[in-house]
Amino acid sequence: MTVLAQAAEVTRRYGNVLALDRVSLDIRAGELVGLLGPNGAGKSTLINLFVGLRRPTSGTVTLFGGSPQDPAMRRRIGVTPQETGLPEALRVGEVVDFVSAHFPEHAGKHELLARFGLSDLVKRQIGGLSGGQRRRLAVALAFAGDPELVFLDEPTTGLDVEARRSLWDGITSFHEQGGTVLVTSHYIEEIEALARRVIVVGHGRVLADDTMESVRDIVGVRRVSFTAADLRDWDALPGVLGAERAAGGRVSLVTTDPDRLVVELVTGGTPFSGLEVRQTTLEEAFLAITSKEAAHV
Ligand SMILES: Nc1ncnc2c1ncn2[C@@H]1O[C@H](COP(=O)(O)OP(=O)(O)OP(=O)(O)O)[C@@H](O)[C@H]1O
Repeated sequence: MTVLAQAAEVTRRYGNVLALDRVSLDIRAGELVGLLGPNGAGKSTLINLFVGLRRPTSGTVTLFGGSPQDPAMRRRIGVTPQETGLPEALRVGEVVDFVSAHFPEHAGKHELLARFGLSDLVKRQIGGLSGGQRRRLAVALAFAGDPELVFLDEPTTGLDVEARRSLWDGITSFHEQGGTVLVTSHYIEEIEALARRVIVVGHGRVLADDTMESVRDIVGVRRVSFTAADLRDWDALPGVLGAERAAGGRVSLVTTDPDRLVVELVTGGTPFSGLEVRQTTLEEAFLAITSKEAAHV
């Protein structure tokens, strides 16, 4: 399949902040890719590199095989950044015309507005839109230039459930007609509703790049913590993916099978106290997995 956008060993620093750390990934024609990660993971930085707003500190980024700084390549993409400032005095229809005028091909204005549930607002001034309506318009504008590839940075922020669904429908219909999308989110539910391929980022690194099903399995892990003076062979316990030992003998094991793990702890006769089982955050789950080799218990 044709690669539309590619990051190869990309590092991006802001002063001494390492926002991206040797990230490599391809976005292929026809994919709807979810980029999932917590605040500060590097999602927006990656989008900014792909759309040519920033350059990598090292490594290479290509767009349609060329440079993301090349206007000829940028005309083939659409973008909704995390925040947009639209002119308050312009009407919705005028903003769509204005943005469309920058591109050789246009999506039909009325079809575009209908796709994002904005048809009734075509004559409304931006200043008179609600926050959710503004956000939907900002997302619709990414599609105004009939793009091949669209980057959406947290498109549903601030939307209620119904508006979110209608936005997902708009994105999905573009994808079903052959369009390619990279969409970021903090929420696995959002990515799950949209994407089959999920890239999980944390601390500037790609922690997983897999199908939604595989990522879901990993997210099902639990953290089992307890205090034990002596625990050997922790990695032979059921489903253990990673482990940490804190001061005071507190042990935390990340496992896919907390029930069996606890049973084995008890039947194995290791003295322990202060047992706690809880859900992990997505980032914790992936960091535990990636740091398994480095774990010392
Ligand atoms: N212009 C900048 N100057 C300095 N540091 C920056 C700048 N832009 C981003 N960073 C830092 O780079 C890291 C990655 O930020 P980025 O915005 O890419 O993350 P993100 O995953 O998009 O986060 P969020 O979900 O909060 O939008 C963070 O530590 C952030 O503070």
